[in-house]
Amino acid sequence: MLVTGNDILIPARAGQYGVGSFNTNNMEITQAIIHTAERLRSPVMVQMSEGAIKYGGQDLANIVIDLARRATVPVALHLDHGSSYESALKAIKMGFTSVMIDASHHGFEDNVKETRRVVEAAHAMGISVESELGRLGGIEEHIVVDEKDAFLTDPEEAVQFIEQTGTDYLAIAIGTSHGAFKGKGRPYIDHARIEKIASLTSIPLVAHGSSGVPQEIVERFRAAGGQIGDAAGIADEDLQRATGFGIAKVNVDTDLRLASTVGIREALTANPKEFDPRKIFGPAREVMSQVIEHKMRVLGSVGKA
Ligand SMILES: O=C(COP(=O)(O)O)N(O)CCCCO
Ligand code: NA
Ligand SMILES: [Zn+2]
Repeated sequence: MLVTGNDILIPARAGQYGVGSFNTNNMEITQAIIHTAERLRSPVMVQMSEGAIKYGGQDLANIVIDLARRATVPVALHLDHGSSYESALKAIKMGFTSVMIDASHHGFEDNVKETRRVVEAAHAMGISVESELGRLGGIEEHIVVDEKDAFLTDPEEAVQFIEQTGTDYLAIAIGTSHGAFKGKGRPYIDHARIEKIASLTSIPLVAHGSSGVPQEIVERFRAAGGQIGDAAGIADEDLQRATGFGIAKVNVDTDLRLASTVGIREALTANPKEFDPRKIFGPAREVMSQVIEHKMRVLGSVGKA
């Protein structure tokens, strides 16, 4: 069934498990996400970035909304990294049931102002809101934040920000970063900071940049002709530890990008004569389902629907 982000995340924080929020850009990715959630009896969030909305528009949103409505587990459609009040409202008009307003590149006051505006409008329409305080390292889609400027979330500021904005859930910067290159070897996750923020707050917390970049997938990617440097993602045990301390929404995009590309490259290299799109995109769905299943088991959301 199609629900809001709060319907999924409030129980997740209370139950100390994480729920994957997976980015989609087409039908096969959406099917892999929602069918795997149903098979494992797991709640799930499907998210679209502004780039995905540009790419698939209402057509793609309608695919998500229809699958979500017919799903036998709770599914929310979430706007990922909404960059403005207008963008958030447009997503709500498109049928999104959860929106992020990412004003984290502003100073505290402007972030509060922008976030509060979206919260008031979204709440008037029964939609729940994610906001962000602190900046991830890595590339935030439209913003390049290099390491020295990336700053982690201050626990006291987080308390103030939540009080002043009414945000429903909060993305915090705790050492993760977007993309396939999260650090040399095991990326540093500031668990003390997560635990401090969790002890001072009661709303669901969000971890961006939470792809694990499984080495097995990276090796298959290279073996099937893909080129990638030494890729690294967040360790399963770091994610598991974080879900015990307030992290309830866990954003995953890169793992699906790698998995779908592995499926497609393997299909094409295995049979150069193939040109039936179902034989090319079908395998992508398979590999993505495996990766999604692993993530749901790591987060502890299996059987929670
Ligand atoms: O936090 C994430 C995903 O992080 P990851 O790149 O670890 O999958 N997102 O918000 C997805 C969009 C960012 C570009 O991928
Ligand atoms: Na988001
Ligand atoms: Zn993100």
